[in-house]
Amino acid sequence: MGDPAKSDRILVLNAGSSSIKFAVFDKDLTEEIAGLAAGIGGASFLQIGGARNEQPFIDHRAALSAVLNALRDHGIRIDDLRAAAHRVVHGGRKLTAPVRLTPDVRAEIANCTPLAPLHNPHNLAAIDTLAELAPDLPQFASFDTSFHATNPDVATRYAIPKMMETKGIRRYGFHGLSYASLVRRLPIVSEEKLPSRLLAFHLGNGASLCAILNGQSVATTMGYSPLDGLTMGTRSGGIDANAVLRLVEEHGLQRTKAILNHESGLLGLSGGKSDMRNLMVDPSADSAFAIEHFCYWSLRHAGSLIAAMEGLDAIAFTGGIGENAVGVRARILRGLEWLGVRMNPDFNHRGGPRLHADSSKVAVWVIGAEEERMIAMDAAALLEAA
Ligand SMILES: Nc1ncnc2c1ncn2[C@@H]1O[C@H](COP(=O)(O)OP(=O)(O)O)[C@@H](O)[C@H]1O
Ligand SMILES: CC(=O)OP(=O)(O)O
Ligand SMILES: [Mg+2]
Repeated sequence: MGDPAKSDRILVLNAGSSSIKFAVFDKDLTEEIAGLAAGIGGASFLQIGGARNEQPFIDHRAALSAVLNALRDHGIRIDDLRAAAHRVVHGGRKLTAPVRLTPDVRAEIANCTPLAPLHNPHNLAAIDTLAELAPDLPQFASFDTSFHATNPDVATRYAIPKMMETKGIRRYGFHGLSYASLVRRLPIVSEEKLPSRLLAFHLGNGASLCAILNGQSVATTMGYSPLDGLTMGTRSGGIDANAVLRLVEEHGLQRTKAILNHESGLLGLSGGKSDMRNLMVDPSADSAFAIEHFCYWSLRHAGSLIAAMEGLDAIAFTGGIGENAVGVRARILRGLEWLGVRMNPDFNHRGGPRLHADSSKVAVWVIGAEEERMIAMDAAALLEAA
């Protein structure tokens, strides 16, 4: 394979709460190189093309600069790129499809920052840094919220006065790029047509479920922000609004934000561990309880989404936990046996992609999340249409 024409490369940046995942795609959308800067603000490291180096990144800007340097060391310069494309977590009501970044689009993403405080500021930092370094580089954004634009009003409205809806207080849903990539990949991996009623488990540091009916999202567990729904790494998941008001009264707004976004979830329950890998090898009763809480609430929400689809044909796991945590998958699938779900334990230990036993009434799959490829495909389609 020759060197790709320099103007055909697309750099994808997926800035999360504590990591920046990146990938470079050539004109055929073949991935040339990928990696991540993770643990930003803590025990951070940079991984690129299989090599991993511990490096202290105090913030996302420092991490992004290291990513760009590492790419340059691999022969990929910003000047070589045809475009850069970003995952933006919250697009609000206005940004529901992939777009080319303009000052107006940037301003709208900034407007959505209060709705996704752990994510949108980092997405904007990556966009701004590249704009400073390469002002003429076309940049694109794909939104985690877009996939859920098909949810019916009854699923997205909170039962609060109408004027609140006009202010944007409604459910949006997230992890849409992961779910869109799942819908694309499942038929390829399973060699079967997409199941009609598919329950998707995106279990990562942030975690959500999505009810996918005939390829479209009809319900999801996250709401106004990525805080709602399942128990997560550091986020509480669903919590009574009056409990939140009480926390604000006692601790003030800023502390409450920090408690619910950064100090809750698995971290809060276990007393210090947000990472499923670490929890699974920890013998303490608190860590075991945190894992059980995660699985139990995944199951409670699964019941709600199965009701929204009026049944279940298939399940798919994705995300760092969904793709790797054998015990978590086994516990969740055991909790769905009443629906005729039967897992083959050997398949589960091998990590799939197929997990279901021949006797299962419901197909079960593990599908790697390919958010970066989805973002590259979106940008390539916009470039093509231009
Ligand atoms: N081999 C593994 N076994 C269990 N959990 C794992 C494994 N690999 C990754 N994880 C868990 O996946 C989570 C991170 O998922 P990921 O999807 O990468 O997160 P993010 O939301 O940051 O994109 C962490 O809780 C991590 O411990
Ligand atoms: C939306 C969200 O929760 O994203 P992540 O899982 O990357 O934190
Ligand atoms: Mg993620």
